[in-house]
Parts: sequence; C-alpha cells; structure tokens
Amino acid sequence: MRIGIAGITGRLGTLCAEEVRSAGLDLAGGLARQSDPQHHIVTDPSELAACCDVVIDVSSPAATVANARAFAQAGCGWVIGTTGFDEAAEQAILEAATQIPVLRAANFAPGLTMLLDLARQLGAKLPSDEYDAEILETHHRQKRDAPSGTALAIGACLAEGRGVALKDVAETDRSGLRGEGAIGFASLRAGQIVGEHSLILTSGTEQITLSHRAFDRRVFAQGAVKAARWLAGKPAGCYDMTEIFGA
Ligand SMILES: NC(=O)C1=CN([C@@H]2O[C@H](COP(=O)(O)OP(=O)(O)OC[C@H]3O[C@@H](n4cnc5c(N)ncnc54)[C@H](OP(=O)(O)O)[C@@H]3O)[C@@H](O)[C@H]2O)C=CC1
Ligand SMILES: O=C(O)C1=N[C@H](C(=O)O)C[C@H](O)C1
Repeated sequence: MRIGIAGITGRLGTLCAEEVRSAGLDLAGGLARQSDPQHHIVTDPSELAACCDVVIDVSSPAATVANARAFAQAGCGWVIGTTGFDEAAEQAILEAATQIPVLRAANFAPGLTMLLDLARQLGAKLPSDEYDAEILETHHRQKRDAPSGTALAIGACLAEGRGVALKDVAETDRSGLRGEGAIGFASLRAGQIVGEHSLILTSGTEQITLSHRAFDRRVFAQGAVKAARWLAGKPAGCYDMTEIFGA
C-alpha cells in the first residue's frame, strides 16, 4: 500500500513518515512548500496523488482546497488531520467526499476518540440550564489555530448530545456574561506542550471534568497510519476515528 504525506516536513508529518516506514508500508512521497526530489517531496498535490493509494494530510488549511481537488481527481483516499479550516476548505472536503473516501479527525489519539463519545453522552444527560460547559485546551507556542480542532470537535459532540448546533452556542469571546446554554472555549499557548484538552461541566453543586493529555506526538502519527491502512479501498464518503478505535 502506497502512502503519501502532505506536510511531510512538519512536526507531525515527520513522525507520520517514520510510522509508515516502521509499519512496513510504502512511503510514496510527500508534499511541502519546497520540493526536494531526493526525498520525493513535491509541491503539487496532483503529483503526489498520482503515486499514492492514500494521502495522510497534516499540512495547513491553506493547502486544503487544492489538495481536495487533486486527491478527488486522482481517486486516492484522504486522511485529514489538519485543523483550522475556513468555510471554503470545509466545502472542498465535503465535495471531495462524494468522490473519494475521506477520514477526518482533529485528533488521531485513541483516548481522545473515546472522550468525544463521552462528551456526547454527558451532553445528552446533563441539562444545559444546570451545567455550564467550558472547554480548555493547551498547546505549544507554534500552534496557529485557536480554539484547537480537537476543542471544537469536543464542543460539537457535547452540542450534539444537547440537541443544538455548536455554532449557535459556542463562545470564544469571553467579554460580558456567559450566554444561557453556552459552550465556552479557552486556549493557552506555551512552550512545547503537545496537546491537552479538558471538558468541564459545572452545576451549582458539583463539577465533572473529562481530561486528555497527549505527551508524545507519536500517538497522533500512529493513529494516522492506522487510519490510512483502514481507509484504503473504502467507498467514497466521510469517516472518522470511531472506525479505527470504536467508541
Ligand atoms: N489530527 C491530529 O491528531 C493532529 C493534527 N495536527 C494538525 O496538523 C497540522 C500540522 O501541524 P504541525 O505538524 O504541528 O505543523 P508544522 O507547521 O510543523 O508543519 C506543517 C507542514 O505543512 C506544510 N505546509 C504548510 N503550508 C503548506 C502549503 N500551503 N502547501 C503545502 N504544504 C504546506 C509545511 O511545509 P514546509 O516545511 O515547506 O513549510 C510542513 O510540512 C495542524 O493543522 C495541526 O493542528 C497536529 C497534531 C495532531
Ligand atoms: O497543532 C497541534 O499540535 C495539535 N493540533 C490538533 C488540534 O488542533 O486539535 C490536535 C492536537 O491537540 C495537536
């Protein structure tokens, strides 16, 4: 099975390449902003897609629209770990998923995949007029997007459990009073912290916190490679990490 990595020179992409090799799979090449023919690194996503069964994309939202077109045209699978998309990128992903298999996960870690399901359950069971929901995420100083993709995914699952859409209740600007039923977000950026997320639900009489801490970025790379192996040859559509780790 031939795997390509978009963002191969990055923090996560480098580790994904190592995991592909150590799983005995064929690392067909990579995509970055600078080509490097000696290491099969190209700048054109069509060139990468032409030699891959699946591409693991851990690059940048700026690359997503072009990647979507190229991968859909070539018919290769697309595992998306990138976060921080705008509306155009979201649309491009949905369109691509009508033509190719797309597995999208803001977080490839097994524990976090479980946490998403727990968030959905808590949303369904703990009433939003009694339990205030806050999501706190902490990452390294190089991270560009906030809230993190994982924080937004936790919020979306909690909102789903509550029977509302996250966009209607998300609060990222914390000036003024918190809204009724709001899901609040807070972000910290410091040092080399790999990734920490907490969902905190607080009533007048108790508090429950679900927390996840990734202390080795390899947990994401391993999940991404498992996802790529699973996705190869699947029908077109949208998939997520519950296919790999259950929930
Ligand atoms: N799903 C998950 O479990 C995880 C997701 N992530 C997400 O993965 C993404 C990458 O994170 P990280 O590795 O830390 O980031 P880095 O900045 O370290 O790496 C980004 C990579 O993408 C490439 N790149 C950037 N812009 C473009 C572009 N316009 N076209 C093609 N390639 C581009 C860079 O190439 P160059 O070197 O040439 O600049 C580099 O290889 C982020 O969105 C992050 O949130 C991160 C960790 C876990
Ligand atoms: O940029 C990162 O590093 C991470 N990004 C993902 C996110 O935005 O949720 C996942 C992980 O927490 C690390």
